Amino acid sequence: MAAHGRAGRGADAEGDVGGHVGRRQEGLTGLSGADTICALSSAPGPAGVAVIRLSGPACDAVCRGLARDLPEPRRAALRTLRDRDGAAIDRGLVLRFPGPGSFTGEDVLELHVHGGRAIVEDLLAALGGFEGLRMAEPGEFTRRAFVNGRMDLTEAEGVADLIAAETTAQRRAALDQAGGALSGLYDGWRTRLLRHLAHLEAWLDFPDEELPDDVMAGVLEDVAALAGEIVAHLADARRGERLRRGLQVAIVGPPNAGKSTLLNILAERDVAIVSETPGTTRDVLEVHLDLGGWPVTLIDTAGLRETEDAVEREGVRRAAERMAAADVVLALHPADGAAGFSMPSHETAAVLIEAVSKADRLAPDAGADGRLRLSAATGQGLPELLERLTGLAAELMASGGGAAPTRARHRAGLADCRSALERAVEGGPGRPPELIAEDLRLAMRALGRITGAVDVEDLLDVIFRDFCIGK
Ligand SMILES: Nc1nc2c(ncn2[C@@H]2O[C@H](COP(=O)(O)OP(=O)(O)OP(=O)(O)O)[C@@H](O)[C@H]2O)c(=O)[nH]1
Ligand SMILES: [K+]
Ligand SMILES: [Mg+2]
Repeated sequence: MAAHGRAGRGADAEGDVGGHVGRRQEGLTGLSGADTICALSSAPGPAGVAVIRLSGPACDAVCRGLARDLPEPRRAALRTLRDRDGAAIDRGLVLRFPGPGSFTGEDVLELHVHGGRAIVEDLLAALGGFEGLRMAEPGEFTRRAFVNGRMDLTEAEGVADLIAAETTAQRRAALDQAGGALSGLYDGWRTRLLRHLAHLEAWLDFPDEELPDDVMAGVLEDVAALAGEIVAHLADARRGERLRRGLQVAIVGPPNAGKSTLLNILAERDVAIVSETPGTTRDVLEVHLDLGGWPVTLIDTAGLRETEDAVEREGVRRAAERMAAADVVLALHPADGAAGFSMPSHETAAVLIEAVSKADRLAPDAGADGRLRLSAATGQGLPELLERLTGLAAELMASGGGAAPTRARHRAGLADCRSALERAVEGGPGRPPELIAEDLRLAMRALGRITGAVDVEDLLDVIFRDFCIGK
């Protein structure tokens, strides 16, 4: 079937919306084919083990050349790997995964060797001597898996997220997405639309027959229901995206409020410069925390004040920018600071936590106006703060059940689909069926762009660029 946009109408051309596995997306990239790619797929050593991975038609020739043998598929075989002159490079495990039942859909070869730098370097040098072999681009293994129909785009993105996952909640969501949670949902919706479209097309092929009103009404009823499901799914979108990038918590306040000190304490390391000079922090600093499995990014910012210093002013501008984009704003009011610092008003949907910092300087009988009392000096209030943040993280990132979209491009595709469905329904059953069919086709196309079933060549570079080399 064609992977590209198609001009002709007819449900059949959309074909095969169900399983994408095993479907080759012909002519999509020109990447698949002649070249065999190789890369160090484990992190650079020294390490106990390094894995070098190859994909492409030259795998068997390389295996014979290096190991002087072609071991049984999918069985680890211990072999001495030799360079062209027969000198041993290392002993290691050789694993063959013949295509198409491999990760990429092509012949794949894995070499598990000792993770020493010289071993990896000499092995890659030896690989360079084989015909048709070259180093892989970032994400090229996964891109080939997509092009060869082994996974769809959302699953490929799930693989990237899995590698990037820093916390348990991120890992779980990524594993679900890599396992097809989103593609199952979107393919299901596409199939549902395809069925309606096929129905309409069948009538359109016989222009002499009238399409009974109740048939069209039934179609439109389900299309409206689907639009509702997409609205509900979109309502969850921010959670998925938030979970991917971590809850953004901006620490703000006047100079010397103790923002950087608090960041260092929560990070348990010396990330930011602390001093008694007001205006110390100018750049935005970030640390990643794992709070009960939830990813939280703490952001230290420049103290908010009017200033003549151009560099500090830029720092204040950046602080305001991050504050506006944050999920949570932690505003520090220092106990020893000028009374009456008030948060600059800004447009943000962020949750605001107001706290008195340097609470150890507070007179024993002083009130805190219901604000959280924090002291980096005594540790007062820190457990409560962490508990608040963990609770907010769970509240703002836990999915309301089922998989949530994790990228802006998912959201955009879903919004396009939804508009097309709403257009289809709007005119009622009396509208010409050709026009309704066209709206359904556009809706399917919008879903297809998310999963990569149609018309996505322009997206691929952007999506796979974010992968590391060797994946
Ligand atoms: N007593 C007391 N002093 C603190 C506390 N936290 C920070 N300080 C002191 O307050 C001063 C300013 O701390 P910083 O962490 O640099 O404050 P900041 O808000 O990052 O300041 P700028 O980056 O200049 O805006 C330093 O001398 C800290 O040692 C605290 O909880 N109690
Ligand atoms: K300071
Ligand atoms: Mg600071």
